[in-house]
Amino acid sequence: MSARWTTAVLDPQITGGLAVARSPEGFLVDANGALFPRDWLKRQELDVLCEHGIGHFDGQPVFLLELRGAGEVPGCHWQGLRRFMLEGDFDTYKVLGYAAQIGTWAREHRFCGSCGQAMTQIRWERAMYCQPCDLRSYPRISPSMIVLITRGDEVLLARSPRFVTGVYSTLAGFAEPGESAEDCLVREVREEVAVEVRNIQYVGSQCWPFPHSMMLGFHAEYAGGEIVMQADEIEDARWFNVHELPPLPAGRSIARYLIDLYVARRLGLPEPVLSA
Ligand SMILES: NC(=O)C1=CN([C@@H]2O[C@H](COP(=O)(O)OP(=O)(O)OC[C@H]3O[C@@H](n4cnc5c(N)ncnc54)[C@H](O)[C@@H]3O)[C@@H](O)[C@H]2O)C=CC1
Ligand SMILES: [Mg+2]
Ligand SMILES: [Zn+2]
Repeated sequence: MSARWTTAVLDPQITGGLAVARSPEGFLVDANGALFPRDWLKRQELDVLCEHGIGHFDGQPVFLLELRGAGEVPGCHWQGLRRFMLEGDFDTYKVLGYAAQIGTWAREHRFCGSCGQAMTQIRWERAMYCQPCDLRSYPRISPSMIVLITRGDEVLLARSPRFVTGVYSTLAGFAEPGESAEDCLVREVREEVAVEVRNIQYVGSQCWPFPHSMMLGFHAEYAGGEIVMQADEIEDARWFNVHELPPLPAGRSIARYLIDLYVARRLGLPEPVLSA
């Protein structure tokens, strides 16, 4: 959470405040950014699927208009969340990251997963409700482990075929039912590079709204094994000396933080701060 932004469940019946509009093409933006006066935004001809009150920005209530499609609004364009993460100011990114997660959940929970009937929005908590089943569906959060494996002055970094050309990162993967965070980490490391780790140290966490991950970040020491790369998932994996690192992930990612933190500790430099 940032100092300017706090989440809250707000009743869409109240008037005024600010609003963001989200479509499958991203968020609506103009020269002033992605937060609009809500009354103005609601006068535009947007194809609104649902509306959720999501929190307060600088004390003002903020609402999300989740849209069926991206329409034309004069003087505005649509911009994806990733670009806000890479380039935008962090406070705005936090608002939009939260809005994106609520929007994804609202879009995907319009009908009851048990009986298939339409669900209704609860006003006092962030949940969709099916009355016949007495079932509540809350926003989905997917815990994911992310780990920097270290061996003295060396760190193990890998490339997925999805990465930007040249970039190497830490290993990551989603928790499965039945696993502890440590179980998941050990399994993912075995699956992706076939090495063993020891001395697993929790470092910190980060919300990663692409689309709903909760990243739990660790450092772990190499304990044995030769690198064997997982087909399809890992395009290349190797040890890099902390003095000769390849292009690394985006500055705000926890992947980057895990690397920068280890390098700083190894070289006796000031420790970086995690954007969270
Ligand atoms: N913030 C950061 O610094 C970083 C974040 N990440 C995020 O970590 C997450 C996991 O990383 P990956 O290596 O892609 O995961 P992964 O190694 O588990 O592989 C992805 C596969 O997991 C399965 N999957 C997809 N969604 C799932 C879910 N909700 N629960 C369980 N399994 C699921 C699918 O088969 C998918 O192909 C992703 O959301 C990724 O964006 C990854 C690296 C850096
Ligand atoms: Mg992975
Ligand atoms: Zn139901």
